[in-house]
Amino acid sequence: MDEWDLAVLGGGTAGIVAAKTAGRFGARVLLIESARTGGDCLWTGCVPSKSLIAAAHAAHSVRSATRFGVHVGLPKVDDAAVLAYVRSAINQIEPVDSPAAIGAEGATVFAGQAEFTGPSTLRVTDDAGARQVRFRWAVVATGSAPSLPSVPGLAEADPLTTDTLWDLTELPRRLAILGGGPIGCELGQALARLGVEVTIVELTDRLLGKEEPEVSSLIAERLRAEGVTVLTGTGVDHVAGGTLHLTDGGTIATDRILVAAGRRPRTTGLGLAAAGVRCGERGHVVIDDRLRTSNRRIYAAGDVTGCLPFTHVAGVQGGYAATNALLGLRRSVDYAAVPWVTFTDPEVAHVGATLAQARRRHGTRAQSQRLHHEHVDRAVTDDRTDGFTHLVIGPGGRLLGATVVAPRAGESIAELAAAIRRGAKVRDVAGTVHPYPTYADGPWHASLAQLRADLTAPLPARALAALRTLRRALHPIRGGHP
Ligand SMILES: Cc1cc2nc3c(=O)[nH]c(=O)nc-3n(C[C@H](O)[C@H](O)[C@H](O)COP(=O)(O)OP(=O)(O)OC[C@H]3O[C@@H](n4cnc5c(N)ncnc54)[C@H](O)[C@@H]3O)c2cc1C
Ligand SMILES: NC(=O)c1ccc[n+]([C@@H]2O[C@H](COP(=O)([O-])OP(=O)(O)OC[C@H]3O[C@@H](n4cnc5c(N)ncnc54)[C@H](O)[C@@H]3O)[C@@H](O)[C@H]2O)c1
Repeated sequence: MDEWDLAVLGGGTAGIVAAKTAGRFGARVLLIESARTGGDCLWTGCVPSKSLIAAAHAAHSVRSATRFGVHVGLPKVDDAAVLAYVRSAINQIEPVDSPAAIGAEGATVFAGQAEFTGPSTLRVTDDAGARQVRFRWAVVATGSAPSLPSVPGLAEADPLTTDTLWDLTELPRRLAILGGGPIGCELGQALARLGVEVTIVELTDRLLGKEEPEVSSLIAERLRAEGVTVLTGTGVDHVAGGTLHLTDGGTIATDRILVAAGRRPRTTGLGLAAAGVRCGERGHVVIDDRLRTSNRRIYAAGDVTGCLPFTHVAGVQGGYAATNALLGLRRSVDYAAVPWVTFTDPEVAHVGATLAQARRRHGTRAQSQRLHHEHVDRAVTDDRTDGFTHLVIGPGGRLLGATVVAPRAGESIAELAAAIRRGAKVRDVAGTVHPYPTYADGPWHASLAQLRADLTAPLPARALAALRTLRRALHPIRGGHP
């Protein structure tokens, strides 16, 4: 039986970072991947979706150039070329996640399906058969898969998911998207810009339900302005003959359906019970703050843990799981300072607490400062004043959370994440000189607005008045008339 210091199940972001980290420590590391190393982010998630968004942005820029006085014809979208561009972006990044790149860091890659057979043993099955593996520690990093709602007729309608969308060679004329979360909004807007007639059906009463409420209305408005039909507060009762029959009685005739209604952790067939690894009620692997499962030799990282399902979180968790296991450290992820970005246009970037969450914890001592981007000069010069910055501020002026909605908001949010991570106050952001003219002026000016608001509170206002009087008395205007 093969013996390894660390066995990593799954070669997505979490698994690759875990394996490379452990390999660099000189450990004997085995990574087992059943499909292709790179996982969702590379093949079916971030990389293809952001490349499609880039192509859609080009089409949209051409279509909206007239407002700058630049007149061009209507864009002609070549579906096959757009999808080829998406694949070329994947191909460009793929070598970094390849078995060769993982091997170069000192880890061994097996192609096959991994399954625990006991608390410290695994079976790896491939076309050639099965082999047994014994490990000192393991990391479960098997990710998540799209979940299909149990709607009568949906499965028979051959719906697309983000696993299959990228295999298309041409885009459908009409597309109904189930779900108005990040996937539904990002892809809905991108595909509409590329000429697809898109309808988004969202079960709850707003899009992007995890964001501040004003984000949902702004994005819905923006999508509608670009021709997307946005239906909220309704679900699909059944699907028949290419038509979605909605729970509110409406119908949508469509050529294809894209299901973007959430994801479920990939845990079936992993033998978790045999390994003594407990799963929670949402089907995710339960971990403690050190990323250990109920079997203390087995760690978990990435989407399978049910924590924030983002690539950057998967990577950090993978690295921490490997170091905690091999070096006996107690590193834990600071989830309160994890930013995320929904790559709609404008982008929606968020970090930390929403106002509602902060109010639950601090009552009325939590407040917010909102700055509309009509006061951000870069937004004016770009004709993009539709965004805003929203800061959530706790007792003592501590920054607890932020939402930035703007082009490139994903770049602006990193500064605020760093501020929250080190427990900074709004005055620290205000006291940092920001370059002009950039979208970073949004968070900066919102912080300055908060400082100005603080100065009008009774105590500082009285202190300011007293200081003003004292300074005038100490420095009288000398001399007579000029
Ligand atoms: C359309 C879309 C867009 C996204 N955009 C973004 C974005 O812009 N930014 C962002 O941060 N996140 C984004 N995400 C989320 C991001 O893709 C995931 O959070 C991330 O890929 C999770 O990585 P992971 O390593 O946990 O899992 P995965 O990448 O899913 O990797 C798990 C791997 O395990 C393998 N596996 C499963 N079972 C076994 C087994 N039994 N044996 C061996 N191998 C197995 C799988 O084949 C897979 O390769 C997006 C997701 C989607 C779907
Ligand atoms: N930019 C990014 O970082 C990015 C982009 C895309 C996806 N992701 C990640 O991938 C994960 C999956 O994304 P997602 O958008 O599928 O999931 P999600 O869970 O965030 O959103 C799914 C939406 O579908 C709705 N829904 C559920 N069942 C429905 C039904 N039967 N009919 C209509 N609506 C229904 C839900 O109310 C919810 O609003 C997310 O958790 C996200 O973090 C991240």
